[in-house]
Amino acid sequence: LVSCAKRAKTPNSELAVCRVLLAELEAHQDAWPFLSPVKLKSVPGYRKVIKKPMDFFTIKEKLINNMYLNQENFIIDVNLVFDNCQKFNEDDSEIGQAGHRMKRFFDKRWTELLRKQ
Ligand SMILES: Cn1cc(C(=O)NCCN2CCCC2)ccc1=O
Repeated sequence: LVSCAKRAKTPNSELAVCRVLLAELEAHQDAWPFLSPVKLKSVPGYRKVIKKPMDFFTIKEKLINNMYLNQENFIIDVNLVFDNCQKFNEDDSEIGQAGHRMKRFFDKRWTELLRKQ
């Protein structure tokens, strides 16, 4: 039998990995600062300092509404969550520490999941 050519990766299989990864991020014990948009009215300075707010709930909505064409756009938004956190919070603050731990977890998991493909 002729070996079948490797099938092109369809975008939705790429996005399946994103859904798995997002579910793991949301379930992480340090996810609490990132589960929903920062309340701009109750966090002084946030609106001025952080030009592009992002959070896990917004990312989930974008996944559901097919607003990510590929993994790259998804990874850019996840990294935006962590970059915003590092910009606004001291490293030794509760939220700053949670952000560092979540970023380390994310970097490890998407390397594992993407290297497998
Ligand atoms: C990512 N980030 C989050 C906040 C924040 O206050 N999040 C709300 C946390 N809530 C407290 C009880 C439930 C969740 C502030 C600055 C910041 O950079």
